[in-house]
Amino acid sequence: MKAVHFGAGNIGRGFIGKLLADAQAELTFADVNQPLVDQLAHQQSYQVNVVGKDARIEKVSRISAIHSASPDAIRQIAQADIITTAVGPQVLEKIAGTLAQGLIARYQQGNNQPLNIIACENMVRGTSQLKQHVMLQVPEEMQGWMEQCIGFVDSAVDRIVPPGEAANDPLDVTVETFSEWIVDSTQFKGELPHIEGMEPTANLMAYIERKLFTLNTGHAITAYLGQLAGCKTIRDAILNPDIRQIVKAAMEESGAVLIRRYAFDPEQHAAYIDKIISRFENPYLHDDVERVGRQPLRKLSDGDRLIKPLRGTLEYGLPHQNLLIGIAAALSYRSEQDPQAQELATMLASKGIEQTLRDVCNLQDQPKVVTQITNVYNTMQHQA
Ligand SMILES: NC(=O)c1ccc[n+]([C@@H]2O[C@H](COP(=O)([O-])OP(=O)(O)OC[C@H]3O[C@@H](n4cnc5c(N)ncnc54)[C@H](O)[C@@H]3O)[C@@H](O)[C@H]2O)c1
Ligand SMILES: O=P(O)(O)OC[C@@H](O)[C@@H](O)[C@H](O)[C@H](O)CO
Repeated sequence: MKAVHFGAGNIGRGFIGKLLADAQAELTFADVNQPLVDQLAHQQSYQVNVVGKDARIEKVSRISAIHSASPDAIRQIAQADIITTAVGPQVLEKIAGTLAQGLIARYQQGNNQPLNIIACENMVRGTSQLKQHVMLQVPEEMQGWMEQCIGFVDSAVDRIVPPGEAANDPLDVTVETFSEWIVDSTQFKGELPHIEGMEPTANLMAYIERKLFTLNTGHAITAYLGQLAGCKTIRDAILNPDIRQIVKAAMEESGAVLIRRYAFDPEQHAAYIDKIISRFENPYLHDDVERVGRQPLRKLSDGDRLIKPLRGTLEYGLPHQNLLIGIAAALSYRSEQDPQAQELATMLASKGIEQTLRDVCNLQDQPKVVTQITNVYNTMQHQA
């Protein structure tokens, strides 16, 4: 099996690339970070340090790496059996051009072998969005062939992988024991590839929303409240009893929506939340609130982890006080390193909180909620 993985970052090396390598795939990482590409291509291996219960060091070897915008990338796409990505939601559009060129080359070579493309990003149906970007860049005559040979497979991916400690080999990654990669079995072309750790389901939406609107909702709120409380890491933040209470309650609020929407068992869902909180507490992971809070405009957008669960509570008439606190905390997030945090601060200064909420979170139709979040936000600013 020939595999190309776009994005040799934390989750790329620490999870998806690792599973592909374990499945004996001929694995090529494609990335824009040239020093990273050079080191991977030179070393052809790296270590995954699994920390916590069942701690172990696992080696990934016999891998190669190329620049993702190079002619090599196009050649590899033309020959691949599986392509995965972990580049960040906003980058999918950027790699669509290279993917389209690779698919055009594949078509011209008469390669009719099935190829499955799986975006492993924290977003709802990211691969379907990638497909739309790619489809815009392939000629009309290829569309029937694409439908027959190219699978665009949505997925949900879960493993906490913070950036490695500076003292280590920069290629090494530190990961938690827990991992989950769920793919939509209905979208594959050809036979489902056997990759240990990749779980097919015909009910993907339930899993995507369960993960994004529980783990990522709670994670983001932990980060944003953590920053307000002066905490550097997610562990420090979740060990603060006030933050922990709000985070857990916010996950329960979004959980009530998920239980209603997907008929999850309430007891199992409560256990899922408790397990997630224990993962945030992991003493072996150093996860900065700035990594988890990164790109607040994305996290405050209407389809993402804060507003979509809030919308669910409004739809079903369920409580949402703690989600509102989380949203107000997200609006309070500041980071000099993060262009989206800078843009958010500029918007708040120029438009004010209410207009920012309407524009960023698309809450024009919810004046009462806008007022409630505004009140919480203003109180937070006075306390800070
Ligand atoms: N780290 C985690 O805990 C985790 C867990 C689950 C899902 N995710 C998701 O995985 C994705 C990546 O997250 P990450 O934490 O690994 O980020 P990261 O920044 O560590 O890795 C992203 C990689 O993509 C590369 N990249 C950027 N533009 C590119 C391009 N045009 N072509 C190829 N490569 C490009 C970057 O150079 C970087 O190496 C995000 O969508 C994130 O939400 C992350
Ligand atoms: O990657 P983001 O920016 O969407 O979210 C930050 C973290 O919540 C996220 O990376 C988690 O660590 C991950 O989703 C765990 O599976």
